[in-house]
Amino acid sequence: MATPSSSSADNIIDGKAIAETIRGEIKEECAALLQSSGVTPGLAVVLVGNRTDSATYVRMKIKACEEVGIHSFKFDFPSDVTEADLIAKVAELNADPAVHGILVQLPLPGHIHEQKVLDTILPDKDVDGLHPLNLAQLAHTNTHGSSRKFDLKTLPYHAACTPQGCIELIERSGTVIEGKEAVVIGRSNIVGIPVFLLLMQKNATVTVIHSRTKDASAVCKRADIVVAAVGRAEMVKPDWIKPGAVVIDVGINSVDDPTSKKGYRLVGDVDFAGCKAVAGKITPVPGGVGPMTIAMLLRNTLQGAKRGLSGGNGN
Ligand SMILES: Nc1nc(=O)c2c([nH]1)NC[C@@H]1CN(c3ccc(C(=O)N[C@@H](CCC(=O)O)C(=O)O)cc3)C=[N+]21
Repeated sequence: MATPSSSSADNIIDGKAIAETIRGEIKEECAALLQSSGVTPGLAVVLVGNRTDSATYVRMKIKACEEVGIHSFKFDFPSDVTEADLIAKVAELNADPAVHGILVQLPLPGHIHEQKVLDTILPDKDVDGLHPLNLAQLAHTNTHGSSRKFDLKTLPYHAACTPQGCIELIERSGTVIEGKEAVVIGRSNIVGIPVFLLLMQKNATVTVIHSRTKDASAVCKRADIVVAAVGRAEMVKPDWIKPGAVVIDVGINSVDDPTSKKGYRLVGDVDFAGCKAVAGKITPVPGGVGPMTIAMLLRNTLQGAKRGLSGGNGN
């Protein structure tokens, strides 16, 4: 089957290719860092239980680290691990100078309070950007009315990976965000809210659609830029999209498909085939936002290592 991302002559944003370009940039920066300071960035990955999807994602992250020259340290725990044991591991990694980034793969088993574990990660090592202080920093940054530019590559804190990936996809596929009307569908702490904040920092006019929004389709249709992050398979239909709009699909939903070998296939939050005919540009699933999430994780880890050296913002 031809993957959507393999075609370039149309309006599909190729997240795989853009992520590859960014990984190349990071690889060069890692080599330069090693040369100039002898430091290799280190990422610790904590995996709990035996979910196959989590194991796959963790494997992809570790492989991506290897390819760019980031050390990775993997820690496996059984699904009945106690919250106290996990928190003790995080504390140990917080104190380890070879570890610049800590990632606790989500979701965690039900008996563990996820946010409590995430809150234990030192914000400077929280390369996922999921600590409340990092989200707060993103909200609190104010470069407006100053000559400073809001630059993702040199933020003095960690912004969440998937949201950063969305912004890079929009910009690197040739869309200027400033002044645009943007709509974010979904208000999660992990994606919707940080995407809203990032688009606002980039000077878009942003509206957030959620479960209580009246006439979501009409609101969405105003948007020059749509970011869908609700976790509902193919919810966004062609009549939600303004002709020419840029559509970024964050959803990863598994739907039954007896014609597929695995018995299921992955679809986004956007009706891809339908919306592709209306949109100016659109990301596929897979091959869109997913690969960018990993590229941004690498970038945050590198940036964390640089920041640790300078005691400042990594530059
Ligand atoms: N602490 C934490 N941080 C995360 O960043 C995190 C997490 N937990 N839990 C799960 C989600 C999911 N996630 C993805 C990463 C890459 C792809 C990706 O590269 N996907 C490929 C396809 C992969 C496939 O074939 O299944 C694509 O979309 O083209 C997808 C999803 C990171 N997550």
